[in-house]
Amino acid sequence: MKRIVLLRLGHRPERDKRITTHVGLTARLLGAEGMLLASNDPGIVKTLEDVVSRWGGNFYIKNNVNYKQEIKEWKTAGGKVCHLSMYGVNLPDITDELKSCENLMIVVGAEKVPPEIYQLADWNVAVGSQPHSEVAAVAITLDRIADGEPLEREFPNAELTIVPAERGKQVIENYKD
Ligand SMILES: C[S@@+](CC[C@H](N)C(=O)[O-])C[C@H]1O[C@@H](n2cnc3c(N)ncnc32)[C@H](O)[C@@H]1O
Repeated sequence: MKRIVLLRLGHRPERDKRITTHVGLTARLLGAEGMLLASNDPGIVKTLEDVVSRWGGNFYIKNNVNYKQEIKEWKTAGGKVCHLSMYGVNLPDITDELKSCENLMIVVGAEKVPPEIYQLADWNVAVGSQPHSEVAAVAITLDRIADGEPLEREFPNAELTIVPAERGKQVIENYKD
């Protein structure tokens, strides 16, 4: 896998701030290069950019995108699109195919997604055929399709780095220009 980008649909600024933030944080942790937000919520961008500036890496957030345009451009450039939906084919049956894909856009909804997403996507993929959470769906998918161990990734240029410890908190404060 070369590139993974996450497209968040249906975010309602008055209701979904926390969960969309968690979708972004989870995508960042597990190897996505950035999140495209198909709603206008500059507050989400600021929250996630603050995390990136303190905790490192190059994760980006693009606010208020036109999802059809983003999908079109991604596919024109040769990328594939995986829409996460409990109605899709079950993830274990498609993991190898997703893993062999070079550039993957993962789409997650909040409220009901526009029906055309099912047609625009190359795959509609269920993380188990039961309703649950977009955060869990993103986490399990990215973990299953990862090359190597996604929990051992390093985040360059961090101001703060945690040293894993059996007890207590060990945090290194790194000098940044
Ligand atoms: C909380 S669900 C809301 C679903 C909404 N009620 C609907 O009917 O589309 C929000 C998002 O979580 C993801 N999701 C929830 N359960 C899932 C599952 N079992 N498999 C894959 N994605 C899931 C989907 O991307 C969905 O759009």
